[in-house]
Amino acid sequence: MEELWYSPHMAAASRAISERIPLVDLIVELRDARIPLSSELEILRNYPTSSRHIVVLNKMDLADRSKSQEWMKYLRERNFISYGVNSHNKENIKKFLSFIQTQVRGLKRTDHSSDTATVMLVGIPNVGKSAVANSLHKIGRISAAEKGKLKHAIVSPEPGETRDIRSFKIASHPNIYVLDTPGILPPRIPDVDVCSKLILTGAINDCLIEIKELAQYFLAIFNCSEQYKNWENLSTKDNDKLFLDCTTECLTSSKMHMKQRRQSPTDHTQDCIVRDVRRTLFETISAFDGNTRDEEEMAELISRQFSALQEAFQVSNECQEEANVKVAKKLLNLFRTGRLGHYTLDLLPSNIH
Ligand SMILES: Nc1nc2c(ncn2[C@@H]2O[C@H](COP(=O)(O)OP(=O)(O)OP(=O)(O)O)[C@@H](O)[C@H]2O)c(=O)[nH]1
Repeated sequence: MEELWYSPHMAAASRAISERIPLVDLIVELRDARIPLSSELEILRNYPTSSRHIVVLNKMDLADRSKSQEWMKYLRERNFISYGVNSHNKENIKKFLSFIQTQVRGLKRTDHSSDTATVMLVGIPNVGKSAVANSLHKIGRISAAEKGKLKHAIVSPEPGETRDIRSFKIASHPNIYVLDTPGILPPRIPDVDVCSKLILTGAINDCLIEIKELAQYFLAIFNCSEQYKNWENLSTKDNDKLFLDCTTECLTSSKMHMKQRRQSPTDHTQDCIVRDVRRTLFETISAFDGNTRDEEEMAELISRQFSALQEAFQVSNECQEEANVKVAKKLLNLFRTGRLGHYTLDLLPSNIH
């Protein structure tokens, strides 16, 4: 694919970030833990490894835990300082903040230039730079017991939300400021597979391709993974029992919900739908006796899954094309929020044949 995402704004941001790279104390390159290689920042690819450059895998909660460990090991073996984080987890961020402080103190021991350090967060769109900046700022201010208004970077599931470089204070003694920057991508991504992964994980806006194709791409990955085996307990031949179980669970949950006023009224219906979707995926794969390595047979399985998922998502039957789009959107939403399991989509280079 070419240039569809590369706006003049992204070009300007790329230049501004490149100009600042030599000026900041620490460069924290955020990557998506689900795609540790495909989310590499191109402008840093040929940058010599140094103690000023840290590769951070964010969204660890969405990735396969053991594969993330392998990726971190792989990066360390290539002399990168690497770190894994889930920016929504306070404890994770606390540890990450003290890790940054240690790195900064290490740098300041050799370079006595000033008592203030600047850490620049860089990365492709939607990897969580603003979420990390906000969390570090919040935790840093609390532990320093500093007064004053908290600043807030806009966090959004849509890529390209951050438009300017902004600074957030995250620590005192020494003072550390973190720079949140706009997400950047190269103008061309020749590898179609990399491009598909970037769209699937949300770095590139999915309106640039057919949403149904993207969901099919996800299903192909899912069908080759072992994830469905975790949902065996959801399957039962006695569908009435399952229906009753689910309905009872929904009713019980609804009663509990009455007591929990802060919870969204749709949460429990959502839980039942997620459960139905998992069961449907388990049953469609289990009932499939074809070969998932054969393209046509895989396409046949995916087509069956689309029909079965329409029911699981409770999508009405009016227009088939519209129904497919709705199913695709709902399925991708579940994948992106981690409710269909944990995936690391990039293979370690040693596993690529
Ligand atoms: N599950 C999970 N979601 C995360 C994590 N960090 C960020 N997100 C979500 O990812 C989406 C993108 O986060 P942002 O902080 O806006 O990403 P960004 O890199 O600043 O995005 P751009 O402005 O496009 O450069 C939001 O929906 C966040 O809530 C994480 O560690 N785990």
